[in-house]
Amino acid sequence: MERYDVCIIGAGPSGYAAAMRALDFKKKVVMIERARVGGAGIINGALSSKTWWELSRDISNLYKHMGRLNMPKPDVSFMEVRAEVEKASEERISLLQNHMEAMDSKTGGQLLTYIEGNAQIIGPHEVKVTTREGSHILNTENIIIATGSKPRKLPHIPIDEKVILTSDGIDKMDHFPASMVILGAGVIGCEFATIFSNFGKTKVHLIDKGDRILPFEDEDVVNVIEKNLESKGVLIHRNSQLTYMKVTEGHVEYELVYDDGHKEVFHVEKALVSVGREPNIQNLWTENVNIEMSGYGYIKDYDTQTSIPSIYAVGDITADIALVNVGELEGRYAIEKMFSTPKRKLMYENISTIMFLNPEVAGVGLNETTARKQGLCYRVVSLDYSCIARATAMRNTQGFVKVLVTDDEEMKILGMRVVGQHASSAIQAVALLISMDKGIEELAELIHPHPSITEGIQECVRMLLGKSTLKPSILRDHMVCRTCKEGVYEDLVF
Ligand SMILES: Cc1cc2nc3c(=O)[nH]c(=O)nc-3n(C[C@H](O)[C@H](O)[C@H](O)COP(=O)(O)OP(=O)(O)OC[C@H]3O[C@@H](n4cnc5c(N)ncnc54)[C@H](O)[C@@H]3O)c2cc1C
Ligand SMILES: NC(=O)c1ccc[n+]([C@@H]2O[C@H](COP(=O)([O-])OP(=O)(O)OC[C@H]3O[C@@H](n4cnc5c(N)ncnc54)[C@H](O)[C@@H]3O)[C@@H](O)[C@H]2O)c1
Repeated sequence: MERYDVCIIGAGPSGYAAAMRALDFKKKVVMIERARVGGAGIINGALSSKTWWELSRDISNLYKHMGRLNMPKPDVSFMEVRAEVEKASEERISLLQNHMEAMDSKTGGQLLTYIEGNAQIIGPHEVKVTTREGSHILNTENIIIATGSKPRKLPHIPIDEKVILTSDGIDKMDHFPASMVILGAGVIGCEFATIFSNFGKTKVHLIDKGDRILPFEDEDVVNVIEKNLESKGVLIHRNSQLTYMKVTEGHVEYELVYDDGHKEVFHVEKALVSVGREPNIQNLWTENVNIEMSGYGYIKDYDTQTSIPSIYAVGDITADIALVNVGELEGRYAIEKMFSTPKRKLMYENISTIMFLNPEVAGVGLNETTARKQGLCYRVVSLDYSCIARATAMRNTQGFVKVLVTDDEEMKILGMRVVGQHASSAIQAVALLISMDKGIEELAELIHPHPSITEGIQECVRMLLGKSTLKPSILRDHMVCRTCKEGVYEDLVF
């Protein structure tokens, strides 16, 4: 029987990154995937939803310009947009597949085996693979579980992926619904609320069990996003709880009970349930394999290793951050741990994220909500986009840059949020400083291109050092520089 150095289960971003890193070590790799290469990194996930977002933003901007010119708005067909989304996904899948095949031939057909099939771990070094042709057992030194996650369902909501959908059902729709309720106003819920409201054909309702949308984000961030969603006609249900949601005569009926006790019934064409994700672990291993689980049903990971030393777990399947970049980082790290010694331990403090909303929200490290929850004292500076030349040039000054640092002489960066157009372009310099455990001096002295949004970050850190060009004591409505101790703010004015 052929023996592999590593068997990777799942070819999403985490599994794929792990496989390619293993080839760097000239190891014999088998990767098993039951659906398509790329996983939720492409289909029903990151790439497809970002393509929807980009296209919806183009259309929204086009409508805005046509409106300004008093010209009629062109009609947009759902099926045309969907075809473009599918094209984007297929392009990415082809790239990964062709790359994989080329790597296979480059390594003499000896190192990389890709199998389309379902995998089940039957022992610390054995995996059963079931393909269309039947089942066989693989022998392997190590195993990496990279099987990802799927939408979480709620027991009392009858999801049929036709009328009541999860994010897996969006790409199967065939028209823009006239109305849609989104249950769960987290990242996925708010991204789709943005997408559908951008196209302007769907009346969107948004509900969360928390008392606002994006309950994990700072209030100033949420205020901008809520304002823009509402300006596009989104109905945000506040101070209410969902009592039921059901399908009646092909449409969705749901009831809310408000804090003051009164109830209201709503009727919409479709519903999207986006209340988090859960791990793909069903039948993934047999009873004799005792992999430890965390309280939430995710695999408990010990620095990417499970409780069984030859079995590793990476990506969405573990109980940390569910992002493409994190999955890739963990996949690569697990391989380095297997076949060498990683240069340094995994760190999550400098993970950058973008939420694709209106406008985009880029983040790295802590926000104020988390810093306060952790009982930290910090300094916080923020600068309105109206003070950044690039934003003025873009003719869109909605947004701000906000930087959090430790409340001491060193002022190490704890985190940052940028809300506004091109927000994502500003995040990397700060992510690097966090990972290098550096203070803000370096950022204050770097020469940034002009005009750029990054200059806003520079002005923020200069504000902390008391040497900004624009002074917060003058531009009080546009600049904030203060400390937060036990939830109490105090202005640092100069
Ligand atoms: C709507 C949506 C939008 C998102 N947007 C972003 C974004 O903008 N940015 C971002 O960073 N992240 C985003 N994410 C999250 C991102 O998609 C995931 O974090 C990422 O795909 C996780 O990668 P993974 O490899 O761990 O798992 P997955 O991508 O889920 O891949 C796992 C693979 O394993 C396969 N598999 C499962 N079980 C078996 C088995 N028994 N045998 C064989 N194969 C198996 C599956 O078929 C799948 O292909 C989004 C997610 C969703 C749902
Ligand atoms: N741009 C990005 O990077 C991006 C985009 C999409 C998804 N993702 C990843 O996918 C993950 C999953 O996204 P998600 O939006 O499903 O999860 P989420 O955790 O972001 O949001 C889930 C929301 O549902 C709410 N909720 C939970 N139970 C509820 C209930 N019973 N009734 C009403 N509301 C309820 C929660 O309060 C929360 O706001 C994210 O955490 C993120 O890691 C990332």
